[in-house]
Amino acid sequence: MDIVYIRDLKVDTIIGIYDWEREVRQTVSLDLEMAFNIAEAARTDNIEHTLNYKAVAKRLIAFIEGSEFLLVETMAEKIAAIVRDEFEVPWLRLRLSKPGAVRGSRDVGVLIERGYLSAAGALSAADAKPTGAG
Ligand SMILES: Nc1nc2c(c(=O)[nH]1)N=C([C@H](O)[C@@H](O)CO)CN2
Repeated sequence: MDIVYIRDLKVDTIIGIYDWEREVRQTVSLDLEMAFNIAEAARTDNIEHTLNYKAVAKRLIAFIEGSEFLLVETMAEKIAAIVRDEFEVPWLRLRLSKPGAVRGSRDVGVLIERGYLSAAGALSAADAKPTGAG
């Protein structure tokens, strides 16, 4: 399985359950690993044949800057849905962190994995979508 990744993408946003957190923008940090078969891009040396990490980052920055979630859980699920649906990523792992949110810790947050992989690695997004129960 190949991975295209973005590490420590910092974005300022409104997030949190406390009154003060509804008024002050805080920084969240994303570590994102996206399954994607890089063979064709490596063969052709063509950006059109790969998952453009800059395009993903720009989309997520715009989304997060405009959001006002209470929980990191909600933000993480929305980010995962954007990446899977808009960029045809069949599987991803996302760590969403709030640096400094809890005194004594470096950061807190959630780590989620979403999507499906075949035994051979990354499927196409169309192949990866389940069609029914089971
Ligand atoms: N599991 C979670 N726990 C907490 C969250 C959260 O989003 N998910 N949020 C907070 C507060 O907003 C906190 O980040 C402020 O320090 C507390 N626990």
